[in-house]
Amino acid sequence: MGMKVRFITSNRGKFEELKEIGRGFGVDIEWVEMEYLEPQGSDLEFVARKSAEMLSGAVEPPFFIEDSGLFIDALHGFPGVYSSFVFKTIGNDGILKLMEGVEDRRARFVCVIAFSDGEQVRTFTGEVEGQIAREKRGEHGFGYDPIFEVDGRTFAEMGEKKNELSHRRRAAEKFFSWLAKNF
Ligand SMILES: O=c1[nH]c(=O)c2ncn([C@@H]3O[C@H](COP(=O)(O)OP(=O)(O)OP(=O)(O)O)[C@@H](O)[C@H]3O)c2[nH]1
Ligand SMILES: [Mg+2]
Repeated sequence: MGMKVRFITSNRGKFEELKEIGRGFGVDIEWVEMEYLEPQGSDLEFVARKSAEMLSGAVEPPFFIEDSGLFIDALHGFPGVYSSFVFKTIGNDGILKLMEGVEDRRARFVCVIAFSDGEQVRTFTGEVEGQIAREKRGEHGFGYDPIFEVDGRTFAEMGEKKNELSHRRRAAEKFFSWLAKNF
């Protein structure tokens, strides 16, 4: 097996997807299941970078974290950096309620990976454009997957195929390619 790298997250869904994507790059992901304090920030890159910097003291590098969010155009980018809290509070039903009768369904998922080698933090960003569905559809995945659709199919309907085009795939491709060259 190639490169082994620790991933700090409380979210099993993220770990399983990155584990699967990493296989294709010869990168073996080890899950460090842990909640960590996220600084409030205006954009995901800032939050991911700061979280990794704060963790560099507490966790043996090299490791990475990932911050991701759903940005809905008609809601001025909400839930964005607050996606985790919003999911835990109003969830998919709450988002669909906010979007009732709204014609503009455009949204994008963004994933920022922040990698710490102990010296510095590097970030890798991936995003995917989609639409907010008008109802929850599909059983796979996690989080907002049942209401985020690309070309008419929700992430939750796609199953494995999600890993071919998701924001997480796109960020991971950049990260794992960089790792292969620099580690
Ligand atoms: O339907 C989804 N498909 C995805 O691909 C996806 N990626 C993230 N999310 C959700 O957006 C928030 C991110 O918040 P987040 O990055 O802080 O993650 P988290 O707090 O769950 O775990 P951690 O990594 O911070 O420990 C959380 O509610 C996640 O469930 C997704 N939902
Ligand atoms: Mg979080």
